[in-house]
Amino acid sequence: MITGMDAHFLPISRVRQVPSVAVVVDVMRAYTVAAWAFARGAEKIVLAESTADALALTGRHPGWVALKDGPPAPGFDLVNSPGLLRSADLSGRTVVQKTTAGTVGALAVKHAPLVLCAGFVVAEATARVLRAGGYEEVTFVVTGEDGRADEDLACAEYIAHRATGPDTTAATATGPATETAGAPGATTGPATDTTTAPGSTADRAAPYLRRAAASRAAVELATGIREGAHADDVALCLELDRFPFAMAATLEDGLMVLRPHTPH
Ligand SMILES: O=C(O)[C@H](CS(=O)(=O)O)OP(=O)(O)O
Ligand SMILES: [Mg+2]
Repeated sequence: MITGMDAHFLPISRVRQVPSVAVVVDVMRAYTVAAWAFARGAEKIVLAESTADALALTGRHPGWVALKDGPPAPGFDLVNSPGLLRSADLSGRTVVQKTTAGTVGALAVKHAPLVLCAGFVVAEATARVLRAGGYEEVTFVVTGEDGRADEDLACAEYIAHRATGPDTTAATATGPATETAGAPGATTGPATDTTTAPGSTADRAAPYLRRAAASRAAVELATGIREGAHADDVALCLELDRFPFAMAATLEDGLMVLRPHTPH
């Protein structure tokens, strides 16, 4: 347990120094989508600087798969929707992802020694990495709406809360959950006990999830204002600890590459 963790919550626009540890939070939807991509077999995700860069990368690597937010677009194979992605077979594939907020947030801290990307679906696994590292200072990059997106702020605060509390999970994280091809929604199960008994993980998470469910992003996704969406997107973004792995991004040959990550 880290009792003295100093947590900073910053919008992307206020990231001016290189943090020692960064947790980049995008619940709706970039890092929920990224977690689903790994669950569907993706080997790695390259976080692209722009749509032009994403298309240039897939042009140079014909086997790579391009994904962006918004409506379906020429040259892009996937949209930024967990509901649409959960039935894709991405076995062994490299995904190039470009979104409005999430990928931009990770690129803003690309020189940090440790960059974790997170949403509620990997909250406990992310907190576990922070607990295991015993970090004294952690910068949470709240990506949406210049730091005001309540789904992202709530998730960041929840992960910080979990990181400084006891590890109450029974699960052993051994790597990405594998979705059964052709059976969307069937996974190896949540990483934590999410029963609603008083004091349980779900009980503690409930106020944070309620804030996220009432956020502007949730409302816009539910009412069809945001394009490239599936009716299940909000519910999928609010699934606590759906996956047992965290996600870490590192610079590889000048590219910011996201991979599943578990603490040792
Ligand atoms: O796809 C999303 O939900 C958003 C884009 S927008 O806010 O709907 O225009 O991107 P993200 O970077 O995942 O927040
Ligand atoms: Mg977002």
